[in-house]
Amino acid sequence: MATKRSVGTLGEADLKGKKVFVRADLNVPLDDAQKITDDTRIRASIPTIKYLLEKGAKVILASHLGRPKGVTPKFSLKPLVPRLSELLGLEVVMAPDCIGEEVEKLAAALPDGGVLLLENVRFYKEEEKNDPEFAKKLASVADLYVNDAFGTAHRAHASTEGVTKFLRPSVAGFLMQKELDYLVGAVANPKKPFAAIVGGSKVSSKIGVIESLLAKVDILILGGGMIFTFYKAQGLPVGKSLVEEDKLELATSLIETAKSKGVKLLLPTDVVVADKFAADAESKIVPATAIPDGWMGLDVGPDSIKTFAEALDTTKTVIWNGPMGVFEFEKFAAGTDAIAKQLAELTGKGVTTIIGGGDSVAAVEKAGLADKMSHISTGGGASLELLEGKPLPGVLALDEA
Ligand SMILES: Nc1ncnc2c1ncn2[C@@H]1O[C@H](COP(=O)(O)OP(=O)(O)O)[C@@H](O)[C@H]1O
Ligand SMILES: O=C(OP(=O)(O)O)[C@H](O)COP(=O)(O)O
Repeated sequence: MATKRSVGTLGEADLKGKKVFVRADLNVPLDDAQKITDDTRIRASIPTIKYLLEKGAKVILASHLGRPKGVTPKFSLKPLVPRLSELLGLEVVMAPDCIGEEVEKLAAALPDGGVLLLENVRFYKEEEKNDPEFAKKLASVADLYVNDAFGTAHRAHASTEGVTKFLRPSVAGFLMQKELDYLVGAVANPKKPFAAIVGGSKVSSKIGVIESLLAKVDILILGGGMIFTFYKAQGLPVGKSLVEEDKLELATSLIETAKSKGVKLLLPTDVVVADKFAADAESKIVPATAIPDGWMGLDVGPDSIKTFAEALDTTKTVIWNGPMGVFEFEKFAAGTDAIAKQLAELTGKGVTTIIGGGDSVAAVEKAGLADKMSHISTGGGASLELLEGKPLPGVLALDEA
């Protein structure tokens, strides 16, 4: 698999005075007052930038923010300057654009150890089109390329892929390396027993991941909205729960695959059902085989949590993608919280715990356990694609080690 090869790294390259184009994923959430509400991705980008600065390089930092259509002030990267400056301990210079004369001047004036933050690369439609002329313009201000934007590595865009055609070397930053080490390395060569926990709303969005993990894991725990498609496929009543009617056969075949591969497949044995999809819904715990008419399953029940915990206690590596229930509603967050708590404890006992991006990361952060896991991915879509075994264009474009 192409994504499994090792990528080039910064190593011992002579960086003194070199202009380094660093593509980071600084796509952080901002509130209406343009205040950063979660700076995880900014903090995750710091080690690579700091390393380059310590080596005397000039850093030209690029990212997208959101999905703007053309120049859109609310998607400007300007609000990130104070936090970046604070974390780096220097004044980051903000460019008014990401290409053009002004950027060239600012890049030329940058001292060794200085940082120039380019404006949102997605202000140009050429970015997402991976336009070679645009990529060439981005590249023109730098000597070499470092991709640390794991969260955007599944996009073949000008600043993640096209630009590598014009800059050599093109290597991975520390965050990119760490993500690949865990999501490719630890998953390909796990300490066993190896368990995967897959949740989230739909089977359809996780088919690829489940199929790919079934080839590697000893234990597969399923939770979230997808379980009702599995129940229905087995002829059980599911009330008003989320079901994908067109995925019933697939659910049956995934159960068969697990059996044939000797994977211990655990579906919840009890569920928390609600009379409506709301934070203040009436709720009760019922056996998975007896979901009443008119009720919907919104979380896994206490017996399931116990069974899952016993299985997880035997493991050496665990990867988790997707919440166990509608954790956004306090009443239905117990299953997800229990997994987060147990993984934090297992990490303390030497188990490798990997949180594969998206809503599971939000759940772990909500539980205040983010720093207790072995690895928390900064990419939702990217980690999912990687776990599915898909090659990531942003990684493929980099030099081979
Ligand atoms: N039983 C359920 N019924 C409906 N939605 C659910 C259920 N369990 C979890 N969800 C929802 O699934 C969503 C997350 O799904 P998904 O995007 O697939 O996960 P992730 O982002 O971790 O990959 C959450 O918003 C959560 O509320
Ligand atoms: O936030 C991101 O993706 P994610 O929400 O899947 O982690 C990345 O910055 C990629 O953004 P995109 O999905 O607009 O290309």
